[in-house]
Amino acid sequence: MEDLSEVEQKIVAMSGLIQADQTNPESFAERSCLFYERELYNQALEDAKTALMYDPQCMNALIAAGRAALKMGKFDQSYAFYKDGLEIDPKNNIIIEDLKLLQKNIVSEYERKAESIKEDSYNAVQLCSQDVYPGDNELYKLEIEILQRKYKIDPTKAIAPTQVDLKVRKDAASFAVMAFNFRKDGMTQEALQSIQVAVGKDGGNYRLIQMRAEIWHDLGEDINALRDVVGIPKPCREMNTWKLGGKLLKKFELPVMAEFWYRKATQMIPESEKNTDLESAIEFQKIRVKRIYGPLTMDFPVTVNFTDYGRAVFATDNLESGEDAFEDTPVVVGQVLSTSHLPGCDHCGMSMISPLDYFGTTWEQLSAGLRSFVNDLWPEVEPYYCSCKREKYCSVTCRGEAWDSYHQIICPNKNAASSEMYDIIDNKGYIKKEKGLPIDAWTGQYSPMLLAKIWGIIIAEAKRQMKAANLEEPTTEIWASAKMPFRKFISYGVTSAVKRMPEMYDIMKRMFADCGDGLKYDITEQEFEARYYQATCNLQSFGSSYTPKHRFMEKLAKTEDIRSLQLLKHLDKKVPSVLFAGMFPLHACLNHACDNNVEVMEGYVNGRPGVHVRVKKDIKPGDELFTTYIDTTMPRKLRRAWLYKSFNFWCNCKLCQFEGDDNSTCTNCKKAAGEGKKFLGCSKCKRAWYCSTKCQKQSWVKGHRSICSMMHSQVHMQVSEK
Ligand SMILES: C[S@@+](CC[C@H](N)C(=O)[O-])C[C@H]1O[C@@H](n2cnc3c(N)ncnc32)[C@H](O)[C@@H]1O
Repeated sequence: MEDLSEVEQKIVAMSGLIQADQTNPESFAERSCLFYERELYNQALEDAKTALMYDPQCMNALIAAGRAALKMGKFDQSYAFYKDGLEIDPKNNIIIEDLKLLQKNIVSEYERKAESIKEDSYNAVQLCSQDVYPGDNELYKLEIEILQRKYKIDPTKAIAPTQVDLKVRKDAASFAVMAFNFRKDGMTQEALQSIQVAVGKDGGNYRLIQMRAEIWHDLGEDINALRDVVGIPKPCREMNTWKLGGKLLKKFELPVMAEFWYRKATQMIPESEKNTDLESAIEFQKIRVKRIYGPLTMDFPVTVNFTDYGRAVFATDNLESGEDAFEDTPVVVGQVLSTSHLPGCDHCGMSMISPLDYFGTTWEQLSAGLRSFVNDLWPEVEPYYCSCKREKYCSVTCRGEAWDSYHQIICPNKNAASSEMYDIIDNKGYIKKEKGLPIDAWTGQYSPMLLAKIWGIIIAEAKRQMKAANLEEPTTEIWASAKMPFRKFISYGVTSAVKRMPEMYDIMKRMFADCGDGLKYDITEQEFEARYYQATCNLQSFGSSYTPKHRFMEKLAKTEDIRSLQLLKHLDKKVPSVLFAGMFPLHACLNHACDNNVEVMEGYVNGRPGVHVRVKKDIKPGDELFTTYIDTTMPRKLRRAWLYKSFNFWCNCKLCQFEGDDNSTCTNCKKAAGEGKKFLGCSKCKRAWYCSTKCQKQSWVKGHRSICSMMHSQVHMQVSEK
């Protein structure tokens, strides 16, 4: 012991205590502080997390975890711990001071990055693929039939080329020039007459047909225009032919053909204009978004459209503050690591908290009579386990659904590598080593289970279709169809997840290398990155709004047992939140604004936990719905830094435009106050500073008035990259 410093001696002593009692949260919290003092932040965080596993409300552990995570640059995690602490004790001065330090750290990182990063590094349209969707071939044939029957246009028959002598061709061309000039001067009828003469002379000249189609279109004679463009044989169609065809087919509500035509138009854009001529690519996405999201929005007063920021949700009706704009169910869920010690259904996310989870340390203090009274009224929460014992469900139905949808692929009974992933989840993201430091194998706040489930769902579905079709292996079409549910989610990230989490990548790769029935699935680095960022960009945390405690209270209200009075004083504790993260297809189309007009609430959808998107401020038809991805109570600089760090965009919403960063710059004209000087701030919100009354008035009229007294939103957790 002599060679050890005082702190090290204390660590050894505390480790002895922990050895004797491995479930005491305070000992872990104390050792975490000692590790912190010794600058061993990884171990400090590990101990604090272990303490929280035994007592999620242990204040010392929450602070220790927040501090260690901050030192390790894990700002989101650090913030999440401090926030949990503030929920327990909103006036805790240590946390308040630590949060200021956290803000400073984030802002300084942001300032460093902001210098080198262009504001427009993200291009929505280039992120969205134009792949053919499974089943589109059949739909395409159907649309051809509609064209033939309803509009008497046969796209399978092209206009034959004609052989005319040079003189006639020249003659036709001079009429075409006349048509061109008439059209330019807005004399469309005259243009039509001239081009008709031209086509009459040289009927197989596709340039003339193209021109006539455009003139028909100018005149609103769209069926004639379409007949002309589809009559031009495919190899002779120019970029403008494809564009016009796409536009007309969209109008006639033949989306699969319209996509086909816009895809061709996009492919013909010269390389040098690919980044600037985005019209066809945008039109393509608008059509695709309409056909994919149409069915999802059918029952709600909203629609999805494609904008500069990708998909976005718009109101189709007046929406009043307080009402639900829409609700959504997840396509995949995974329990958030920080609450993984609490029981929730691994399939649907239902809370299964027991009396012990709710009452915590008070449980032992209740008399045996009271405990049995509670037990009698508490709803049945005994989980249904898979035989692997690593997944638990709220019902036999959920167990069956989970098996069919993904667990058959990743059940540790059949998949050895899968056990390693479950161990990492149990250890809150770490691989424990017998000797040496634990490895931080998973750097997301959400569970790696989410990624595993995505692949599990895809592979189980591909297998199902393969067997139904009596095939030895899935076809490309089958794979595409199995991947369909996940194509709705954007994926964008700039740092390498594989490099940050090589161990996790290796485990996932091994998990799916052999999926049974001779099926192999190679998770390439590229696919790992894509799926990781798909989850990161789109996840939403949610939980049961109606828990066993709520059901217990309902029963309690009906009983006349005298013991209910004795219990009362123990019933005002907050219900522990069993948090899940989920990918919700319609909700994932909501863009962010710090002056958001909707908020995401926990709620039941079809009897299972889901999300309700609630209107915060009145919304008019045609307005975009914006949620918030972050706490909007944070100052501007911090919000923007946070959004860039986690979601790769610089926010430019009204709040960001009409709030300033500090008193050294005029929020309106951006003039600097100069050495040692400060500008006066808005007396109401204290978030904007002006060099003059004139600037203050200007800013008020331009937009400050709409955000000055705004109610801020607090999201309880943003699942993002650390
Ligand atoms: C959950 S998605 C929202 C829907 C998305 N527009 C799409 O097409 O799928 C989150 C992503 O949308 C983009 N986004 C959301 N709000 C934005 C904003 N205010 N400015 C720029 N991009 C934004 C970012 O790329 C972000 O990672």
